[in-house]
Amino acid sequence: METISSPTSSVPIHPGMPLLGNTLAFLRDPLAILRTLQQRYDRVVHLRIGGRHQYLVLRPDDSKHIMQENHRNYGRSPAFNVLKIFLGNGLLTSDGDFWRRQRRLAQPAFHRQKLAVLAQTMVQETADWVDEVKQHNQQPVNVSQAFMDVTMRIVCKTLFGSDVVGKLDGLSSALDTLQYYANQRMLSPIRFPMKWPTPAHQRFRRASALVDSFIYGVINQRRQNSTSQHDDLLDMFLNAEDEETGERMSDQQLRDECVTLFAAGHETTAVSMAWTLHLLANHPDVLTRLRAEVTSVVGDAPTPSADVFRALPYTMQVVQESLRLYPPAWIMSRLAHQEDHIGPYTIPAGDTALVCPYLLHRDPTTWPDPERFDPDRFAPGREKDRHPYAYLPFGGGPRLCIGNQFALMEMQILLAMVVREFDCRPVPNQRITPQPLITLRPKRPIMLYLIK
Ligand code: HEM
Repeated sequence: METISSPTSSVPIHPGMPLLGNTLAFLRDPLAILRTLQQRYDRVVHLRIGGRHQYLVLRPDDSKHIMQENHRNYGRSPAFNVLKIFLGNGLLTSDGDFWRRQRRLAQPAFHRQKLAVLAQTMVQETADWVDEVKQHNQQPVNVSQAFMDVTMRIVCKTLFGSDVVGKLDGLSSALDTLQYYANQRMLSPIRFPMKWPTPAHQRFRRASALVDSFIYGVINQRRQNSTSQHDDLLDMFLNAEDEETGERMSDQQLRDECVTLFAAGHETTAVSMAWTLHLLANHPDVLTRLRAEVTSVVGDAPTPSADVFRALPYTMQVVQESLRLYPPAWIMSRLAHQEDHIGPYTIPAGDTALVCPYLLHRDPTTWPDPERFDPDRFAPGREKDRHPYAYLPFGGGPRLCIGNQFALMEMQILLAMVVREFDCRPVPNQRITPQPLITLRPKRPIMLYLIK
């Protein structure tokens, strides 16, 4: 392991190819190269990827420095600009004072009490979906796709309430097209200008027009009929007023935030759920303990009250351990506005700092036997043995995921309602490996037997 302790050391550079640097190695197998970096370097390592200088920090305290202590020095990296064609200037893509104002406006909608209202919608949507999954009895279920479907319904229903009824299929398929296209564009080395009429650009424009016409239509109706009350996120955003200025969100801003919540909240949760079931199917002892908790607390009412899902501590431990092994946001990048210092090392202005939950969550000094699935790592009191930034599935600092409580609640409900109905068994001879795209997906869809 290389450790450099002089007061102003230069950051060790990981060897790469002339001109391309480490780009090809990262394109070929990013997780393998990350693990090598963790073994070989102690604190910070300098990489050259896609023509940019990137500084990967490896320790929890340095991750905290970037995300929290010196967060004002760091902005959105250029990678986020591509997402703006889809998300506009929403919470995920915006920066600076504009982001701060939006975050102030949006935050109250994610308050615990407000989420309690949305929880019942989650339970209802999950109950309907479980009934559909029951039809697959005896057949392997593509759980990757199944969770995409249900999280899509949940996010659309919690955003737009009953206004989406009858339009869900069209809306979700258009949103899917937008997200797919933005993902492709983000990952592609060649990007044609958007105004070129390629078939992909035309599909994107059609989907975009459908989504905008739906969202602006609903906003318009609600503005005209301001006395009607809807228990959904759009209503909370429509009524949100900046405490400092009294301002509200414009229609364009409402549209951007709705699409952002959809994009940020749908695939992340679906992918995490698929990983969780995969882990459970391969750890029957954990599944048995989990089911015992769920059946005693939730009972067998077809649509339980959302309140009961709060009292499921072991279910939460399973969710947390699954997010440790497979954090959907496996790496986070930040652009340094000014030069910054990490111990003896310098991160130059204009370069990128990388914080990597995938590595932090597998650091053997914090997590003994890190590849082992062990929900008891999250048993009450255990967190005091580790640095708070050793576990970052939802990021940290002021840009902490605004939907973290929403996601944890949704995963608890989904998981409890699935294990209460089904036994999960792996399909033999499947090799499931992670593929780090924008989220950490399984390379091939996860197929499981869900047995009634
Ligand atoms: C398992 C599920 C989820 C995971 C692992 C996750 C993870 C994250 C992470 C790591 C960030 C910070 C990114 C960064 O700092 O660069 C983030 C931001 C964000 N997430 Fe989530 N998320 C999840 C679910 C959700 C849900 C359900 C919603 C909304 C309903 C949501 C909305 C957002 C938004 C709007 C941001 C940007 C916040 C800001 O910058 O102010 N996420 N998420």
